Amino acid sequence: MTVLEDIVAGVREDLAEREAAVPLAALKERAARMPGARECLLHNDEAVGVIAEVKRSSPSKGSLAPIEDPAGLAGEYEAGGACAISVLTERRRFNGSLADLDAVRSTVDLPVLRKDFVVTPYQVWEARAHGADLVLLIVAALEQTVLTSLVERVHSLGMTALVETHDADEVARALDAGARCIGINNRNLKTLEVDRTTFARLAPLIPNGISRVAESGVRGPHDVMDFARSGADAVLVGESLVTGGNPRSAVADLVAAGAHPSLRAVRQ
Ligand SMILES: O=C(O)c1ccccc1NCC(=O)[C@H](O)[C@H](O)COP(=O)(O)O
Repeated sequence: MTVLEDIVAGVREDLAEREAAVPLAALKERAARMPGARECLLHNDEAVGVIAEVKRSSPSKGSLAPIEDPAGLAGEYEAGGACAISVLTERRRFNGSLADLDAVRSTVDLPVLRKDFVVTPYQVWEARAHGADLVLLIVAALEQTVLTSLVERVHSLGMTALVETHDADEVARALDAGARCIGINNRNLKTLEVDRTTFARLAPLIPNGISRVAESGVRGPHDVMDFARSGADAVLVGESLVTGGNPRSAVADLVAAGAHPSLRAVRQ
């Protein structure tokens, strides 16, 4: 079993418990009471956006940071100029929860991404019911018909699907599924190795008009500039922000790199 398959098996077990406790009808009622999802246009001619992640632990690194106050951390990210907040809600390997999503949603005014291993429509309704504006869908974890129907479900609820890929075939599948926003994960979810050249190799396969997000392995401003030169509209950053000591200034440094004047010629 690969790491990804193992994570998804655990997610399905946890999901069965939540489905028993909270029927879909109740989730739909909660979603109907939520303010509508914020529009999330990641493309900006002027600058590369920084999606800052609330990430306590990971399969590749184990425990990263205790993050006792996820809302406070998200507030620091917002003050630093992040364009969106990513909240890992998976429990077993990332130590996240829907309560983290609630806390962040009630604090920041930015779009919020539910970052999890979404394999059923129930989880998409959960994301909306807990205030998410974006939902991660990982191509490698989904059959094509399921991927397509989940992308449609996310968009029909007014949210944006961030469809994650790691090779050329997955980019083609994301496009076929109707993705408007495609993530290229530099981390191989089978081996957990990070290869920062992945983004530059795959980004040209994504047509203009569809947002390109470079995921994983951003260590600092130089990586943001490298991904920007390869066509990134946004970068998704977790580990270096939660382990660095000053999340607000770390985000601000990445945002400044993404807005560097030397990148304008590349972006327009
Ligand atoms: O981070 C992991 O080890 C991991 C392992 C298996 C599946 C997903 C994983 N991470 C999710 C992510 O995509 C990252 O949290 C995100 O891209 C930020 O990456 P980083 O800045 O390298 O923490």
